[in-house]
Amino acid sequence: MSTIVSAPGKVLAAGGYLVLDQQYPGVVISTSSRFYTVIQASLGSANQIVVRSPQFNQAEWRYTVTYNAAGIQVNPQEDSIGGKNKFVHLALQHTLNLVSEIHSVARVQERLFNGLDIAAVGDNDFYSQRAQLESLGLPRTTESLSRITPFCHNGVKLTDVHKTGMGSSAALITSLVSALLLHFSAITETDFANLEGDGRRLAHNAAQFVHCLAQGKVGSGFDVSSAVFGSQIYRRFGPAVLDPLMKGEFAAGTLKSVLNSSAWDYSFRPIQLPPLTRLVLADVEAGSDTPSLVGKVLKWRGHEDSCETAKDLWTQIDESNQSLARQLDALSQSYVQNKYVYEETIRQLASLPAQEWESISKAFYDLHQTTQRIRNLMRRMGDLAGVEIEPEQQTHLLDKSIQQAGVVGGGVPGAGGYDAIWLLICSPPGLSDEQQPLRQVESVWSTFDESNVTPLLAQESVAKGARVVQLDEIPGLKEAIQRQ
Ligand SMILES: Nc1ncnc2c1ncn2[C@@H]1O[C@H](COP(=O)(O)OP(=O)(O)OP(=O)(O)O)[C@@H](O)[C@H]1O
Ligand SMILES: C[C@@](O)(CCOP(=O)(O)O)CC(=O)O
Repeated sequence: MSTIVSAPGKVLAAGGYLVLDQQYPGVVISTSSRFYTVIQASLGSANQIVVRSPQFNQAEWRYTVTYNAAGIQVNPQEDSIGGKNKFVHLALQHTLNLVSEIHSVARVQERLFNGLDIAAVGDNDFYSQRAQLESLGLPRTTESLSRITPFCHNGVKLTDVHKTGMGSSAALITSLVSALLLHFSAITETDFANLEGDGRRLAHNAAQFVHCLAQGKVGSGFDVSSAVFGSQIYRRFGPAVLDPLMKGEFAAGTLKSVLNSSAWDYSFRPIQLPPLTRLVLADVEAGSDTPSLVGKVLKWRGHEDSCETAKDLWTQIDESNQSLARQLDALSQSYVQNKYVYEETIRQLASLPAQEWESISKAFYDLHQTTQRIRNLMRRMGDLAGVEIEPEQQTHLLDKSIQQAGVVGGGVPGAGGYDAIWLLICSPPGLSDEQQPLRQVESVWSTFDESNVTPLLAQESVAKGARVVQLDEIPGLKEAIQRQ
């Protein structure tokens, strides 16, 4: 019997920094690029778990499971060629204990009778494909990216890979924890498939906990929430719910009671991008250290000299973020009300830059203005806090991109910095490939001379968050997990 769960990556389009505070929601889009965990019964030894990541060199982690009065211990084997993997180790340790608290230790022992083989792979978008495109002599376009083998081997060790900021660890932990809960029948597939199901909530709470523990801190959790529930308006949970577990209190029954507790007060409201538009992401060749950006912004916000200004600015940013959410909803509704008119409008917008849209569609023009206002306010916050939230080079790239016909707006995702940009562009049916706004955007990116910009393939995920899949459903997955 095998169990496969996929979980999407994320783009925090609005709400970076603010979403760390429960007062402010964030707008998060989950992506079509996903992480997959494939659990298969192995023919190995009892209580042995092998986790493999066939996209990397030396990426195999072996664990032995033992049982004692304190619960289940998942012990990394010294001979693991992958060295340490805290994220994977903690996911196994705590999910197996959660299963034993829900069922029994015997349930875990029984299902580990022949050991387990677990493969974890992520869509190519999670890792920069720039080097791969260069070695294949291909231009940096989405068309070229679609020619790269799915789940391709990155040619390096996991520790040396260049990530794209799409939330690989949150998607991995969500898919791994959910797959384990399902494989050990701690939750049912039907309940997991239901967005409001208790099983899906338990998977979320458990993945949040493991991710926080592995990261050594309780962050906002928007990445895990969108990996579980899909695109949404996210409001974080109060971190106190995790206090006992973060302090290492694992007395019998604690995991189950904390992770099932009604004290989890996060909220998510599913959203979607307007029909016939598409999300486009670019991987920019330069990096930023998110924790250090966050540290500086929070210091500025807390400082007595700047806290009043910060409060005013955050109120303004929040108002704009909430307008963005309302405008997205309204556009989806207007599509439902009159598909024909909506489609015609998108076709017209696709041939003009957004500054010229007001007379054609006030709703799309307002959406454009809102995204620009959010950028301005975030830039102002960066200036005041002394943090490069939208560095000048990114401003140039975004301005050039947003001036193109058919581009609604965009920004720097999440904490911002040099890593990436996102855009929302019109994508009307019936236009030739050459006429699509995406082509023009790609051409701007390929000639941009201040940084090396590579598109990603990801669009918005149509499936809502984590889901169970079958091996044959996903092109290239079977081949990837069989790779040695
Ligand atoms: N394919 C994989 N196989 C096994 N473990 C992985 C894999 N990808 C990520 N991990 C785990 O996640 C950790 C990376 O977490 P980190 O928090 O640095 O990434 P991230 O911030 O989510 O990255 P990004 O948002 O840029 O994708 C790795 O050290 C490893 O433990
Ligand atoms: C700055 C912050 O609000 C967002 C970070 O997002 P990203 O990892 O840059 O996509 C931090 C957080 O929410 O955990």
